[in-house]
Amino acid sequence: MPYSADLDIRVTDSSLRDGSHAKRHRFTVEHVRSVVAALDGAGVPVIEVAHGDGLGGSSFTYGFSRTPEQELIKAAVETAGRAKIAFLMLPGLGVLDDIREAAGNGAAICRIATHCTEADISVQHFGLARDLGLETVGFLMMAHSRPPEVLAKQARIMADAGCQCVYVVDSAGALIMEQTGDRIAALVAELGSDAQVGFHGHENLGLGVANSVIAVRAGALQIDGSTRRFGAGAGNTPVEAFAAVAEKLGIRTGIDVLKIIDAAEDVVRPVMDGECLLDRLSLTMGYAGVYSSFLKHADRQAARYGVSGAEILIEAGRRNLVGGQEDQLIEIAVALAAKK
Ligand SMILES: C[C@H](O)CC(=O)C(=O)O
Ligand SMILES: [Mn+2]
Repeated sequence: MPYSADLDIRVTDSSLRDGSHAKRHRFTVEHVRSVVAALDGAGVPVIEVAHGDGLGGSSFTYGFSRTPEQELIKAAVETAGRAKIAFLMLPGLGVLDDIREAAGNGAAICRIATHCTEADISVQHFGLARDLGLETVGFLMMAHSRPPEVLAKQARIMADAGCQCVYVVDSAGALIMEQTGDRIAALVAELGSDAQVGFHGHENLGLGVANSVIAVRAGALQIDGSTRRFGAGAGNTPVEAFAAVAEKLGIRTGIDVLKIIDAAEDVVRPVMDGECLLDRLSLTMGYAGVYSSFLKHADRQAARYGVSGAEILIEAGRRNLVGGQEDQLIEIAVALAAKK
């Protein structure tokens, strides 16, 4: 079933949220204005803006924001013409008042993320978001770590709480195509017409576009990406490449391919500190199944304790660490240093 009369699927650009990890949360209002104007002009229908770890993420553990995220959301809403502005929140990091404030600042879509076995902590947040008239999206993070049937049950909890689209979130960029397709298909079968299904990919094994195409073929109606791959780890599915591939496959995204290619090069790249690379550490994350936003944290601890960042990440994968356990990267680094 197509997304709407004129779109087959809806793309959300996460550069101004997932890219916050790569930028160490140093976005300014000017960055947001320039990126939103360019993406909006290229026809991107949804643009996500927040700290990389969502509302309330600015903290010692996750990294402090240069600019309060509500100011960034306000600037995005003021700048956008057609695009809707979305925000992310992780229950416990962000609180209900953060959702109220973002809604008051004009954001239209509330995206609530939990670890993929913890959907029950999102129930009151979906309820509030719907009461405020926000569109709702749920994120089941680290979705490679659980089989399709487990994810489907968790998706049901979110949908029953008022979530209108549940995403399979490949936080580690570890899913291989069939694994993506099976997970999306399981959610589509479980949710039927109760909620849509979406896919959020990372490029740590270089499969963001391929996984997204498979997701669409399995029934996903919403796809995330980041222009110029501006996201955690090796970055997200590049929106410009996905839009081009989708057009060639006859999948209507509403995005002007030539305009988004220009936006990637001329507007988004200058905002980035560097390219999001498929290098030793990000590939290790995809291979070992590690949360992409651990990249900068692992890199920092490796330098601080003079140990191998890749070894930190391999151990993080062995321990099945989830978001919020960033402090264990320090413990791993200390242990590796002691062994040396
Ligand atoms: C809070 C995370 O960065 C959400 C996300 O983008 C992912 O899990 O991937
Ligand atoms: Mn992500």
